[in-house]
Amino acid sequence: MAHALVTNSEDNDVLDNRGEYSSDYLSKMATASHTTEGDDAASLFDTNNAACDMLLESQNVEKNEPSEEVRQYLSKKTAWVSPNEKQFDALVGFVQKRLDEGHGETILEIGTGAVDCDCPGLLSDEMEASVATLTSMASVLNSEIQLLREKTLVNNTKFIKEFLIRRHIDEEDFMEVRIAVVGNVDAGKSTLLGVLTHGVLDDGRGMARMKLFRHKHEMETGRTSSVGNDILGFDAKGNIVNKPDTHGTQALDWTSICQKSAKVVTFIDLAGHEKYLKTTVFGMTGHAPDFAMLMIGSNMGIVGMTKEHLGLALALNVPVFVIVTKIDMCPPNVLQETLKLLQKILRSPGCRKIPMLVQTNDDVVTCATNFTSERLCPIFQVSNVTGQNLDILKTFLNLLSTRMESYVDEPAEFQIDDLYSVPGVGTVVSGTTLKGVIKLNDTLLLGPDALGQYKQVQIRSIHRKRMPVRQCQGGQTASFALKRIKKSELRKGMVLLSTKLKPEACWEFEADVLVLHHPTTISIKYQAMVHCGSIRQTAQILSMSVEHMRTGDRATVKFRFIKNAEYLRPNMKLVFREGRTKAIGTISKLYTQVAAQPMNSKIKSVKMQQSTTDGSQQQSIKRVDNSSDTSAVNKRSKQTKPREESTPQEEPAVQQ
Ligand SMILES: Nc1nc2c(ncn2[C@@H]2O[C@H](COP(=O)(O)OP(=O)(O)OP(=O)(O)O)[C@@H](O)[C@H]2O)c(=O)[nH]1
Repeated sequence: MAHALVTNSEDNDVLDNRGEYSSDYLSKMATASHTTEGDDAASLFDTNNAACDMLLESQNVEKNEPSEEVRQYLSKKTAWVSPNEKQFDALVGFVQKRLDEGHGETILEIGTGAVDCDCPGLLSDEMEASVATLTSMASVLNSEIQLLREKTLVNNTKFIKEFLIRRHIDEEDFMEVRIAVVGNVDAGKSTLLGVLTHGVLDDGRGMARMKLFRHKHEMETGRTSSVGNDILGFDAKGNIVNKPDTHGTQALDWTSICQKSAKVVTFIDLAGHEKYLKTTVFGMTGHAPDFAMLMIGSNMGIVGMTKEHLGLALALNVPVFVIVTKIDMCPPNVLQETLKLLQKILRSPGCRKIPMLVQTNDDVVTCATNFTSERLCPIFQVSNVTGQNLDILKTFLNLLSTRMESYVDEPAEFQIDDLYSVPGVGTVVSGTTLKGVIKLNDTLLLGPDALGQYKQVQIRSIHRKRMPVRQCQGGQTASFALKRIKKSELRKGMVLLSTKLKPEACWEFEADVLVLHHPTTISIKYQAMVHCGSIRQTAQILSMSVEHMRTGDRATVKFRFIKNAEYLRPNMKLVFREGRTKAIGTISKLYTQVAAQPMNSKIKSVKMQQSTTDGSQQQSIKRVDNSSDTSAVNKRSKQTKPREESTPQEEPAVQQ
C-alpha cells in the first residue's frame, strides 16, 4: 500500500540546488507523525482571554463554587485591582489550580478580561494595585512573580502585564525539563552548553567547550556516566543558579545547583557525527526529551546530519527549536541565506512547522507560551563569542516546561537506560520515571529477565541529578542503587514496576509502520534494530499486511525480538533502523502469550561450533551479533566501542 506523499516542487527545487535534500525524507516523517493537521497558525497566538476562560472553567468545577456575583467579578479585567476577601480567595484558588496543572508555574496576564475587555488595559494606579494583589497572592501560595512583558495602550495610559508565577520548591525537589541537543558536527553544541552552564563566553577557538571537561574527567576516572549531560538551574525568580566551583576545578556542583533551583534544564548532548546516529536515536527515544534543540552553524548552513536530526525529532513528535550559532563570524548575506533555507524547509509540507524568528523579549514570551504545540518552531540567532541574543535564549529556557505528565496516582513505572556498578554502593540503574511515585526502600518488580520473568528488588537510595533524594515521580529522571542485585542480572531497556502491576513480557508485537527510507524492498524475515523507549534490540519481521514495503509505504507489521522479551505498552513510538534504512511506527498490538524461545538460540548453538564451520556461517553469526543489543554482546563490544557511543542520562550515585 503506497503512502500518498505531499510534496512541494518549489521546495524540492531549492533543496536539490543545494544538493542535500535527499528525496522527500522529511516530508514522509512529518506526514506520518503530525496529528494536529488543520491547526491554524493564528490560533497558536490566540492566548488573550484564555486566562479568563480557564478561570471560569476552574470555578465551575470547584466544589465550593463562587456565587454568580464573584464569577462575574473574577472575569473582569479589574479583578485584581481591589478584591474583597472572598474574591481574593477565589483568585488564589484559580492560580493554585493553574500552578498545579503547570507543574508548579503558570503565566498570568493582568489587564485583560472575558467580560469587559472591549477596551483592555488598566490605568497606571489600577495596575499598581493589581500587582500588589498578585504579590500578596504569591506569598500566600509560597511563590515568586516575575514580570515577563508589558504592553501599553491608548497613548501609554493603559497597561497589560504578563507575569510568571513560580512556586518555591523545597531543596530536594525541582521541576525538570529535558532538552536533546542535536545538530551537525562543529555547529557549536558543546560550546553553547559550556557558555550557558558556566556563564562564560567563548573565544571562537573552543575555550567554552573545554569548561565542560566532562569527557576528559570521566575518561580519567573510567566513568562513562555523564557523557552528554549538562544542567542549567533556574531559581523561583528565574535567575540562573549555576556557579562554577571557585576552587578552580571548573566542575559544576550539581547538588548545589539542584538545591537552589526551582527548575533544572537538562541538556542531553547527542553526538553530531553520522557514525553515532545510533546514539542519537537512543537519546531521542530512550531519554524522553521534552524538546529538541537543533543547532546550526550560520556559516555552514543546513549540512550533514541537520536534516536527519530534524527528521528524527519530527518523527517522534518532539517539538523543535533551532539555534543558529556563530552569527559574529558569518557574512550577513550567508546568514540570510541560511535563515531563508531553514524557514523554507520548516514550512515545507514535510515539516509543516511555523518558523518564528525570535528577536525580542516579547517574541520569547509569545513562543515559549505556545511552544508545547509541535507546530511552532522558534529560531534563535546567537553568538557564543559576543553573547548576542543569549539573554533571550536563557529567558526562553526559563519558560519551558515539561510535556510529561506525572501520573502520581498511578502505579510506578521506570524505564532503565543505563547501568553501573559503583564501588561501595553496588548496582545502580538510571532512567526515567514514567508514572507514579518511587520512594526510598520501596520494593519494585525488575524485569523482564531472559525468561521473561520479573523479580522483586528494593531501592537502597535515590539520586536526582547526583543529589540524594527520598523519592521521585513521573516525568523525572533518577538513579537508584538497588539492594542485592548484580549488574549482570540487568540490561538496558528493563523496567522497574510497582508490585501492584501484573506485568508480562512480550516477544512479539504488531506496529503500524511507515518506511522513511530503504534502498530496495523490505520483506518478511528482515531484521533491524528496534528503538522503543529505552529498549534497543534487533527484531525480525514475521508478517506484514503487504507483501513488500518500499520507501514511503505503510503497513501493519508483526515483529519478534531476537534475544529477549521486553516490557511494551500499546501506542509506544518506535524507530526501526539498520544502516540507511529507517522506519517509524506505533505499537498497536502485543502478543504476551508467545513462547519464550529466543530467535537466535539456533545461532547460539551454531556459534558454539564455529571453529568447525565455514566462513559464510561465521559471517552470518557476526551480522546478527552486531545488530542485536544483548548484554552479552554489549559486554564484548564495550571494550572496543568508542566512548561517545554511550549516552547515559543520570550520574550514578557515588556517595550514598
Ligand atoms: N566565532 C564563533 N565561534 C564559535 C561559536 N560557537 C562555537 N564556535 C567555535 O566553533 C568550534 C566548534 O564548536 P563545538 O562546540 O565544538 O561544536 P560541536 O557542535 O559541539 O561539535 P561536535 O562536538 O564535534 O559535534 C569551536 O572552535 C568553537 O569555539 C560562535 O558563536 N562564534
